[in-house]
Amino acid sequence: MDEITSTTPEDVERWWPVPRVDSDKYSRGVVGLDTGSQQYPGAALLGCAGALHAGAGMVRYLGEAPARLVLLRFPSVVTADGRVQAMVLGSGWGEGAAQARMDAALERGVPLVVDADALGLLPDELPADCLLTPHAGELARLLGTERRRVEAEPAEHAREAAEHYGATVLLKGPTQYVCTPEGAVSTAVGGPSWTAQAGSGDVLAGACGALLAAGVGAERAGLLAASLQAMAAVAFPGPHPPDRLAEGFADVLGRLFPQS
Ligand SMILES: NC(=O)C1=CN([C@@H]2O[C@H](COP(=O)(O)OP(=O)(O)OC[C@H]3O[C@@H](n4cnc5c(N)ncnc54)[C@H](O)[C@@H]3O)[C@@H](O)[C@H]2O)[C@@H](O)CC1
Ligand SMILES: Nc1ncnc2c1ncn2[C@@H]1O[C@H](COP(=O)(O)OP(=O)(O)O)[C@@H](O)[C@H]1O
Repeated sequence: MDEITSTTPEDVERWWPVPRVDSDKYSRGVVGLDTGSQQYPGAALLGCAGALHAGAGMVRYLGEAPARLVLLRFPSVVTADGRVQAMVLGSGWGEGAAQARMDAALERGVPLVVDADALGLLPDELPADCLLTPHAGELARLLGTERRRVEAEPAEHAREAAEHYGATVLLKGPTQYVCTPEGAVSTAVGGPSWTAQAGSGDVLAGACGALLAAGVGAERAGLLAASLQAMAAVAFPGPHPPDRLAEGFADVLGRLFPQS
């Protein structure tokens, strides 16, 4: 295995897509979320929390959870269909995982964050700049191996999947690895294990989508989103539920960019 590059908070400060004086909601990036279902409506809310608090210009919620639930919690979310610069798929699809949902997203031709249940529906060819966000169990399923093998050699397995699918892979867990299809491997900024809680991954997928929609490449989008979540967990220690921790993203970014 070649060298593994560690991301630092200074990298986050250098790479983050800070809005410019002439930015508007469209130039900052519109992210579409086809996440959640009747079975897992919470995943829809968690993804919206991640995308909004990572600074998406606009979030369109296009999934199968009741729109009313999303709007009651996040009134700025738009539930009408329309143009997007990136899509987040798969979190909380559960038994509602359907090829039609994957195909509809692929037709948009924009970069995708492929999470959770959508990972089982990957096509032979993905659009450019896609980011797959498996945990160790999902990566094991993708590669036809066992979770313990992925956990024993996480970077190697993430790299194998990135090469096989021609997409960047963000492997979630205690250390978060980002591997490009060309074989570069980096780790995100680390954080406390309080983040290991159901729903953290759904928030993370939303944050990744906001960054892809802002025009950040898949590798940096994965590193930035995972690092931001860890930095928020460092800044606000303790067992904050993942949607509440997402509210801390704004504080972390506000401290990094006090003049913006
Ligand atoms: N609030 C929500 O709506 C949430 C929805 N989520 C969605 O839930 C679905 C399933 O996600 P998973 O990551 O769990 O799916 P996985 O299929 O990857 O994980 C399930 C695995 O965990 C094992 N398992 C289940 N309960 C266990 C227990 N109590 N102790 C030990 N092992 C146990 C099962 O045997 C199975 O192997 C996805 O659609 C995901 O996006 C999760 O992201 C959590 C939050
Ligand atoms: N030991 C750990 N320390 C810190 N963060 C962790 C640890 N284990 C998992 N995480 C975080 O928890 C999340 C796990 O994602 P995932 O299993 O997909 O959760 P879910 O599907 O329940 O939302 C990731 O975002 C990762 O950052």
